[in-house]
Amino acid sequence: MIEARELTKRFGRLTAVNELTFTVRPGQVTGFLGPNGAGKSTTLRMILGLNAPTSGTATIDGRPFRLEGTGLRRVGALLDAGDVHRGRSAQAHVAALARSNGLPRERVTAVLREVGLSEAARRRVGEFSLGMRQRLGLACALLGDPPVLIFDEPINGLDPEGIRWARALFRRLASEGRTVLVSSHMMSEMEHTADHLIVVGGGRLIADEPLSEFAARASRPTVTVRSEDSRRLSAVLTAAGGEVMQLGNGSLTVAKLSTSQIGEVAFSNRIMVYEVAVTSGALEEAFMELTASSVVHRAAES
Ligand SMILES: Nc1ncnc2c1ncn2[C@@H]1O[C@H](COP(=O)(O)OP(=O)(O)OP(=O)(O)O)[C@@H](O)[C@H]1O
Repeated sequence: MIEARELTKRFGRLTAVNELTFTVRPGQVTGFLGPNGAGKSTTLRMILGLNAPTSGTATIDGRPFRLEGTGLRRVGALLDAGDVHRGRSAQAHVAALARSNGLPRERVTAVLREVGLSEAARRRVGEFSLGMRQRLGLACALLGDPPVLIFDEPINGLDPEGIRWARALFRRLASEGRTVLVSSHMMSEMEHTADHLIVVGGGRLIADEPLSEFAARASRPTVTVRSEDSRRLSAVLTAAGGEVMQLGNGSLTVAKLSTSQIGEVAFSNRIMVYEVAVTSGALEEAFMELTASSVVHRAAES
């Protein structure tokens, strides 16, 4: 379990992380979301003991973590995929890490296979694409078979097949009971991967809740209605409590009323309806709105 309590980091006059309190639980993928500069990397670095907090605490399984010694058996992390010796082969890079952490050589072959780099293992990392370097970073994170995994923007640079693969990997790691924290600045990367979301903006906590609840709250479903008389229908739906918008083609979009309520209102007013369709608002938009306006929403501790 990862815990941040009133975690704060200031760089001079800038408060990059502002009294963040959250818990990341095992057995699920937790998405750590926020726009560029929201303070995600700084938070992850404090959790990993790479940056000292200005105030507050960050712990893993109840104690502060240091990424030294046999640390890789406790926590695996992917921070900056570019942070490797470019002249070394992938295999030499992972083998050196295994040696310094007292991990068996077999793990090197196993993790390179796991991330799909077996064939490229002898190539120099300097020749790798960003996607391959991300895979290499993931291999290093998995090396110690740790119960806690922290990935900072791991999807960056992966092609569509790589993204599918990474999502499946995160889900599998969580299903094995591990704690999996994945940061991203895009909701679309998280909506098919995360079970739980921690959203930050301007260093502050904006949301901490299951993805399903965020989706239900954020993406207000609207109904599009095509009828014989959109003007009259608009009036009666508004009177019934709907939020109605006229579309150019004579259709209406209606929020706050269900399809059956709309059907009943139309029927009782003898307005012929030709088409009724539900569209759910895009999560990405809701996320952008939420972080742009920095509406503070703190869900109850679950
Ligand atoms: N070492 C540092 N010195 C000064 N300012 C820093 C330092 N590290 C981060 N910052 C600043 O702190 C803020 C938060 O940065 P951070 O990298 O944590 O955000 P992020 O959410 O990870 O964003 P991104 O998605 O762009 O990586 C930014 O304004 C950044 O410029």
